[in-house]
Amino acid sequence: MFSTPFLDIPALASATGTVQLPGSKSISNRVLLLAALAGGTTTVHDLLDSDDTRVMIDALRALGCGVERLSADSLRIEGLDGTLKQPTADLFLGNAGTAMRPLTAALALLGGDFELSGVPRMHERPIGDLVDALTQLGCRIDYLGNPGFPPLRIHPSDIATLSLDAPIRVRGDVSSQFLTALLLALPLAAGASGKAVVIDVVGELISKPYIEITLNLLARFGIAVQRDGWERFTIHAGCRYRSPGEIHVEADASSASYFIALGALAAGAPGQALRIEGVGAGSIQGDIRFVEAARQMGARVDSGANWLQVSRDAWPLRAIDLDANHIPDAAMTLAVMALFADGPSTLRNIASWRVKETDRIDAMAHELRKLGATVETSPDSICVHPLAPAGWRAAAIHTYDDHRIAMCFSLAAFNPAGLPVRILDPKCVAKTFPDYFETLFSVVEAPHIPVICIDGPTASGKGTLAVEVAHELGYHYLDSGSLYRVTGMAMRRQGLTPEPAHEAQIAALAEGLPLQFVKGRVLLDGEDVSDLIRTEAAGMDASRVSTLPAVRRALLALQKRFRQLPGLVADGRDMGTVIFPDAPLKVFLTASAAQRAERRHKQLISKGISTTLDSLRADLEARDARDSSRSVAPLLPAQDARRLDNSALSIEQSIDQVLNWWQDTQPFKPA
Ligand SMILES: Nc1ncnc2c1ncn2[C@@H]1O[C@H](COP(=O)(O)OP(=O)(O)O)[C@@H](O)[C@H]1O
Ligand SMILES: Nc1ccn([C@@H]2O[C@H](COP(=O)(O)OP(=O)(O)O)[C@@H](O)[C@H]2O)c(=O)n1
Repeated sequence: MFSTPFLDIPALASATGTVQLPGSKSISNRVLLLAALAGGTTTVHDLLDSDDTRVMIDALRALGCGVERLSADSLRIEGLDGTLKQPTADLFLGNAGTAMRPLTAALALLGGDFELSGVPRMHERPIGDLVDALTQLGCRIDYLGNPGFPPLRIHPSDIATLSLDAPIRVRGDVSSQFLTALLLALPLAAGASGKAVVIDVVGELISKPYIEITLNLLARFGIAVQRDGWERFTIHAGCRYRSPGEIHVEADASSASYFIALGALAAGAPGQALRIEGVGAGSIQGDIRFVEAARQMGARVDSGANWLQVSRDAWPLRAIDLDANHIPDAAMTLAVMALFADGPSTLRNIASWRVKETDRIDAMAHELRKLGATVETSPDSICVHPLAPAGWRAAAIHTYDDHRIAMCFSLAAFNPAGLPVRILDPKCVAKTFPDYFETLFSVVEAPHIPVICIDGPTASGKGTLAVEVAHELGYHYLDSGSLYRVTGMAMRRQGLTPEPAHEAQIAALAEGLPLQFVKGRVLLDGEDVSDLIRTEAAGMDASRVSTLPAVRRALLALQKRFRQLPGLVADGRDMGTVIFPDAPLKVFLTASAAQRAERRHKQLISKGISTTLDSLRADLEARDARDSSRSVAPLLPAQDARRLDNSALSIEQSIDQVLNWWQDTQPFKPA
């Protein structure tokens, strides 16, 4: 996951390969609650691991439910079977509507004393219609803040005294989650009372496909619900949740929408499609119908029961005018696709966008306008005009702590103007798809992946600076010196010396180095050699092997392979002159020899390596001389390099300077 303040996505061109999507949020949280309400043990496979599922799991644990993690995406749940082990708890539910609403209903019926709260935005998301429905039954719920909104206090009630004779009325036109919450929880009442429970929906029910997911999963847990149109739902008398034992969660169809759009936008080679695994034509999720909308706009989509394959067909995309009530979440993706269409596209009947993680109609309009688009909105619709190539602007997209805004705006990186897109607070995707950007980067290609080169003499602070700059930007890091150091070590282990006579053998070793970089450690054939290669002797060997032209050639391709999305910071001697001559920012870092010797001295002493200042200074000057005078790739500033003498600068000042220079090369205005 990218936890950086922003993530710059360079202009993207094509997409191919396969993505495996994480589990559906809607299914995961429903299954978790049903497994907790049921008797017996349920093993849940392919569960989504995200913020919203984590708050649900934490809440269930707080209620005394046994939850055992079997792997990153599977859990074993020991159901409560109608009896709370912890009848009092304060539950923090983040911004997860799929936890807040159903838990409110379930806890109101289970009897106990609970406080339910969330992040500030959760306290602005309505819940009054659900509380009203539960109050009709005889449940006791207080608002602790604004009436109609969380936080809530739930008081104990006796399920035997609930008034179940008249139908329970609930509004369906604000959020379908109110009805889902009642459907998931009221089997408790129907079971305990031996009476059928009838729910009547008041107003036009929105987001019906989410109700279908609820009914489908209830059936998997042994609860049959009779549905009369979309107005009346009857839960049978005496019903009981029964664990299915094992249950698999489908991949998230809403998350699939970004990759379906990607396939439609990316100019892949003929016959090359993007494959999406884990969700397909057999999905029970309503958002799978995004496929129809994408086809309407010109995507070519083939499908099997649990896979999709997508490629670009019509180009530009065809404008669309769609009642998107059935796919409210995935429809946000259409609003970004609309930028690439042949006319204005309108999405209608999406008033629910206004009460989601943020007011999504206003937020989408505001951010689309930043890209240069003309956008019109109404209380329940949005109309997006396409952008001509010259109309695109580079924008820093504000994401409103809304995962879907972050994900759908990443698609703007396919703009024909070749502009990057800046996504602010990219970690908001953790709500449903923590590895979204990594997954995106694994299937797209960018014509120009940015590189920041930091070259300079030994101990000038290149590594320190490069690691921090990479960290701030979420970029990869190449410590090119370590490649020479490892080559030197491999050479010694083969009984060779850094002489021209052994050049071909050392180059052959360098070519096939079984090298891995894992979490900042350097592994040679699986052995962690990070510390071994840091000694001054290893540095001296590195300096010597690096003068051999065949060794330098052998390491060329390996170094270039580090240039991966979203970008790279490379530190060394010839990053800017030889390896990445087209890098948009090259820094030549220097400090006085005395300063550098002192820094290295301190560094080695702190690692417990004993040495003297004089010998270090002599070593360092010898290395400087060899690096600068060798015939191949000598240590020289690139012509377009910016020089930074950090003798009098702190590490932080150097980092700020380089980040400011980087910002100057970018088309974004500071956020
Ligand atoms: N601007 C700076 N001011 C003071 N010390 C620094 C500065 N930059 C780096 N250092 C310190 O100097 C030492 C050598 O830095 P390093 O990044 O290993 O250099 P290089 O990669 O150029 O050989 C480290 O201990 C580091 O903390
Ligand atoms: N791009 C590079 C990086 C390192 N090197 C050589 O490899 C040696 C070790 O690199 P390093 O970056 O780990 O060295 P320090 O700067 O940390 O001393 C240097 O002394 C250089 O001679 C090189 O020739 N070209």
